[in-house]
Amino acid sequence: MQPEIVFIGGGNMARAIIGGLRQHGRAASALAAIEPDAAARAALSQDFGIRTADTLQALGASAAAPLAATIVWAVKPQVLKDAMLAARPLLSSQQCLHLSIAAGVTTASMQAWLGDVRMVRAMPNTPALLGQGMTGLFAAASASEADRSQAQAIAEAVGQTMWVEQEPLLDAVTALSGSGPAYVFYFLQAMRDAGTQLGLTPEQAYQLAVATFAGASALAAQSPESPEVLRQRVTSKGGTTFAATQAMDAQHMQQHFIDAMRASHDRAREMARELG
Ligand SMILES: NC(=O)C1=CN([C@@H]2O[C@H](COP(=O)(O)OP(=O)(O)OC[C@H]3O[C@@H](n4cnc5c(N)ncnc54)[C@H](O)[C@@H]3O)[C@@H](O)[C@H]2O)C=CC1
Ligand SMILES: O=C(O)[C@@H]1CCC=N1
Repeated sequence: MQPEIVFIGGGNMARAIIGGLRQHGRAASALAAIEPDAAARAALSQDFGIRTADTLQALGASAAAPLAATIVWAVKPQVLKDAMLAARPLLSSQQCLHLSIAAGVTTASMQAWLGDVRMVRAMPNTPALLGQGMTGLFAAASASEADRSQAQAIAEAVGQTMWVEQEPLLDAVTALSGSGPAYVFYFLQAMRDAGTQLGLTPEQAYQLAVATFAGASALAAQSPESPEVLRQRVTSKGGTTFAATQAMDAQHMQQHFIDAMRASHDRAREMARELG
């Protein structure tokens, strides 16, 4: 039977999405993955029961027949061009939706490599592993309404979705929610290390930091109020929180944070130029 969705690349993000689709009731026979690494292939088959192969040819791809309704490109941006150029003769254009999760690489570049295919780009993040991801989506002009629905259904299997209508905004999504989990982990590291310097064990400090992030995020998600107001509720005049935020302001931490996110955004643009 022909699979509905073929993943090209079976690494971290592909595993998260495949896991989400399986949990949402998508049959194992509806999914397949191309993955050159034998251990990663075995893990995909064992964990999700899906068909895997090391090449498109081994999965039965040929120019004569469409391979699947949707191809999900889940390889690193640096190998995307070679993978697409190699696949082009085997994938009859216009017959399937191409969904790329690669950072930076534009639909124009990918259409130069694959032909004038129907294309959607997605930018997920690693909380997708728990079904708590946030995925930004952009549809090229070539994509139909049905393609948008299909891309959204795939992304919704691992969390929330947000469409942007201008492709460059996907680089902003990448800088915010795509790379964002790493910023949270960076903060957690700093809170753990600070707590340890203040006399707690690293384990105690880390537990307090993780619980605080989870609780504050849940509060922000539920509350109609702005983060500014939520912050005021924690901050007693002349108290401890004020001492901390004043020290952060003195170091211009918000501006440093904005600069850091701009660096992520600019790197996505640079990758598009380097790899396009
Ligand atoms: N890790 C993250 O937080 C996020 C990653 N992304 C994007 O997702 C994509 C995949 O990232 P990860 O899953 O983290 O990387 P990964 O390295 O875990 O997975 C990539 C997989 O592709 C396989 N591969 C290499 N060449 C191949 C080829 N020619 N054909 C088929 N498979 C091939 C590799 O063996 C590897 O298993 C990247 O383009 C990245 O920009 C997007 C959002 C978040
Ligand atoms: O670091 C990266 O390039 C990828 C894209 C967003 C998260 N990880």
